[in-house]
Amino acid sequence: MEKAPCTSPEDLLPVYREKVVPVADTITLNQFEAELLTRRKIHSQEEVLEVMDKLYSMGPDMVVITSSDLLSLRGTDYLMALGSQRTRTPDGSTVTQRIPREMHKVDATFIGTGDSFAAMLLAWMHKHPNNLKVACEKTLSATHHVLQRTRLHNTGC
Ligand SMILES: Nc1ncnc2c1ncn2[C@@H]1O[C@H](COP(=O)(O)OP(=O)(O)O)[C@@H](O)[C@H]1O
Ligand SMILES: Cc1ncc(COP(=O)(O)O)c(C=O)c1O
Repeated sequence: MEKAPCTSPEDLLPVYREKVVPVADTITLNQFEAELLTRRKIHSQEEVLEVMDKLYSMGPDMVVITSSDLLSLRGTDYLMALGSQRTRTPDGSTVTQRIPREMHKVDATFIGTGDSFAAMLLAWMHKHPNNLKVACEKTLSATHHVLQRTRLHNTGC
């Protein structure tokens, strides 16, 4: 999970908030990025849902928090990802599907996992256009295999 300092200049934040997010159908971001965009800190599972609601109010219909280290009920060896999709019913109300998944932390630091996650999610959403659950699960599984193999390649264990 990316932490400060940001890889993007902070003065681009208003551009993301005001120009980019409102025209996005889907956003994938980690906990830190979600906090920056919404100007809210996440300390609990309730707060992550509030932040996701705020992100929905900014425009997208699909929000995927790629990782959070606070929220796993299984302890500090786990990361949580949370896929979520909002659909409008014919009567005008909204229904939100949430897909929380926990994954075992791989003991290494990786760069580019967020980008590769987003690319794989796009590919799996194309294959499973009506099934975010399957798309998220396949993305997480493939990501985990890539990271384990990367670690094995670099450390031999
Ligand atoms: N140390 C790790 N152990 C296990 N999975 C990881 C680890 N780092 C990243 N991932 C996986 O990569 C995905 C994207 O990584 P994340 O850290 O959220 O993105 P970013 O690179 O944008 O900070 C996560 O959903 C998770 O599946
Ligand atoms: C300078 C820099 N570092 C790291 C990354 C990778 O980011 P992430 O780990 O969030 O995929 C990027 C992605 O474009 C980058 O430009």
